[in-house]
Amino acid sequence: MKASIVVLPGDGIGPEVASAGVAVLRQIATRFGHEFTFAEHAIGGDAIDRFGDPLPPQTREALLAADAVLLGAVGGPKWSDPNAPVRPEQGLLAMRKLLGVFANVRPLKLHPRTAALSPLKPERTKGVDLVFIRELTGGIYFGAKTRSEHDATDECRYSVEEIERVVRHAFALARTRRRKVTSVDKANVLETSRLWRSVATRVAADFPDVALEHQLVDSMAMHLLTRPADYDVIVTENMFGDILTDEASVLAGSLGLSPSASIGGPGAGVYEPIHGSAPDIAGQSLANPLGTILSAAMLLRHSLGLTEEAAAVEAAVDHVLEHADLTRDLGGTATTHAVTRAVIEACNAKAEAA
Ligand SMILES: NC(=O)C1=CN([C@@H]2O[C@H](COP(=O)(O)OP(=O)(O)OC[C@H]3O[C@@H](n4cnc5c(N)ncnc54)[C@H](O)[C@@H]3O)[C@@H](O)[C@H]2O)C=CC1
Ligand SMILES: CC(C)CC(=O)C(=O)O
Ligand SMILES: [Mg+2]
Repeated sequence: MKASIVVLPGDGIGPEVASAGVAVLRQIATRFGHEFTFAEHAIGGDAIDRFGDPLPPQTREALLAADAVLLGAVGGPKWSDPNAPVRPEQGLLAMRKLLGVFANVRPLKLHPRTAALSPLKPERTKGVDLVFIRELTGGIYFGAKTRSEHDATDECRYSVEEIERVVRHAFALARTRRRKVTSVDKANVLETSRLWRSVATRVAADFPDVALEHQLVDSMAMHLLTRPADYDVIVTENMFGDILTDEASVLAGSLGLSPSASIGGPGAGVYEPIHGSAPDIAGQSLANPLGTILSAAMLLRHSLGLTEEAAAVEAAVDHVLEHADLTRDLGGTATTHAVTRAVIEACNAKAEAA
């Protein structure tokens, strides 16, 4: 098949991990006889430096014409002055809004070797297999903001429609899994959460074969560490999902392992690791590329419908997690490049054996 993929390397380790994702996709294209074209565009701090805009018009145009988008990460200390008029993260949020990708799918699966690196005891993490559905284009990150010398505000607003579509997405996914949805909110305090809870309860009536439970976000943060294996699909609003997914990633051994797919819009889906630009390790080939490579697998499956190819990438990552030297975040000494090569070699070895 032919597919045109927009690549947004961004800042910090973004370009390092994005090129790992592209290398694996190129290999898959060669192996399976596809024609993928890759077009790099500017976003974030890099785009501010080059064009004075974190999501310049030429990037917007390319995004609207793409079949899929692979993103590294944006941000860094160079652009983080709290008084700066423009920030890299604005480009990321504008891109999500432009493409209307309201459902951010963040799966968490444990591999025995890396789970052993989790700070939790093995009996606590045994059997963990969950998926977060994080609402991605609404809530406090997108609300009106004010700032004066004396105070500041961030508005949090959710419409019934915004809640309903993402909750429906979670229920539909749960039907293909263990049929349990946990909806996370702060309904004891926030009006938006009370609306969220009532919409989730109404939607649940259309899915009588799926169990729904409500959980307050503060205790959810605790339960994720004490009984993570009890959860199947977790649906929540933008900011809660942002925070809980970084927390949960540690169960698998490293933030660098977690992929994501942002879908639900009329056009291209966006695929990116859940981590940020990691300025503390940027430019040293220390970044774990596996979260991005697994995001590339999600791209193959969700945007291009290439199930076999996606499974080949995931099997290669499993093989690397089992047998290869890993990056420093997972206790290894391998470079970003070496881990990427190991994934590509594992893809080739499997194809030759088939
Ligand atoms: N999607 C995006 O582009 C995101 C951007 N950010 C931005 O990233 C910048 C840095 O934010 P932080 O809070 O430091 O979060 P971060 O996720 O960049 O890093 C947190 C910690 O995890 C480590 N880490 C992250 N990814 C890793 C990988 N692939 N391999 C090995 N170690 C990894 C980092 O070295 C750091 O110690 C900020 O400007 C923030 O706004 C943060 C999250 C998401
Ligand atoms: C700019 C932030 C919303 C990025 C982030 O932390 C994320 O999407 O996980
Ligand atoms: Mg985040």
